[in-house]
Amino acid sequence: MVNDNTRNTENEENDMTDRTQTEPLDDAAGNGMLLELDHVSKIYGDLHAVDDLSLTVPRGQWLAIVGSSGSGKTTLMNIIGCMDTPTRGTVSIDGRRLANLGESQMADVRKNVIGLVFQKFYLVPYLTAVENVMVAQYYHSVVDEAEAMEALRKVGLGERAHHLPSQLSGGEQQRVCIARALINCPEIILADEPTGNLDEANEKIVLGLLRDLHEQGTTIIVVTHDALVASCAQREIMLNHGVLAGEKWNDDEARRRYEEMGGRPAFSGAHAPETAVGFDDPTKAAKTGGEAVDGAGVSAVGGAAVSAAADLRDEMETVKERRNHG
Ligand SMILES: Nc1ncnc2c1ncn2[C@@H]1O[C@H](COP(=O)(O)OP(=O)(O)OP(=O)(O)O)[C@@H](O)[C@H]1O
Repeated sequence: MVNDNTRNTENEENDMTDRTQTEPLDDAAGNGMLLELDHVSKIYGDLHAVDDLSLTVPRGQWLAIVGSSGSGKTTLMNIIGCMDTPTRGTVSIDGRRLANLGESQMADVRKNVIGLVFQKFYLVPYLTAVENVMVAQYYHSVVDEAEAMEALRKVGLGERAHHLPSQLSGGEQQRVCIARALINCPEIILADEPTGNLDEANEKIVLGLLRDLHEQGTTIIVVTHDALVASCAQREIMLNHGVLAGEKWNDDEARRRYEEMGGRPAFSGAHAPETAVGFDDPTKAAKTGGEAVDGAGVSAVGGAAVSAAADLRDEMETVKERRNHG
């Protein structure tokens, strides 16, 4: 799980910065970004689940979206995954502005560009593992059992292909979901708490699969409460009440490439309430199995900067130690 790049502390004072001071994104069409969110908000009545967020993600990047419960992670993922539309702002994938696409073009993006992996699996209970993978092919009008078997073999489940979900462990079910997400060779894997229900051994297997995909050039966006899972990503953004609370790079080389191609930090036009803070949120601490982490190098939007010099990586290791020993 450890990404050695995260051990580089040379730029630690830059790891988490208050992005509210940064200029918003320019219209970045044609700049090589696979995903572009421009001033995106999702508003329910008085509640801004996502609040004026701008973000670009280049092809091949591994991004983690972190934040405590209710911070807007799933809402944002649903918008990126074309399962929901923003109240304001625009989303573009591969230079195509989603609001301009017709129904069939949107369906095309959902089927061909995006692969979804959920914590709750959403496997069809009366279909076998291989049939569940073939469901994804079915939407493509090309059902090929040999291909579905190959996808299951890739996730180490060749021997379990004819079992029902109820006959598979949680980790195996999640691997079926990954095989299902892979079957159409998506450009982006969107994973919402992909290891949320798994024990440590299966968490490692799933993270290893995501790492393999990333090495093959797939863009990966993971929504997670878990600082350890997030640390596997090259870049993390933190949400707090729908607002960007911080941005952190775990891979200096990826950051350099991103900046060289004109990539800008994520940006929020709105400010989160002063009381809401990032990594020391008790909900998050509960989900990571440790105690609240103080001073983790996050800058709270609208508040004074928390010590940016804290080595977040070490904090994550501490949380892991606590989890392993208690
Ligand atoms: N359809 C909806 N109608 C009204 N409010 C909603 C709706 N969907 C989400 N919300 C609210 O938007 C906020 C963000 O929810 P979201 O599910 O995106 O958070 P989250 O960070 O994914 O939380 P968790 O980690 O607990 O899943 C929450 O306050 C939630 O209650």
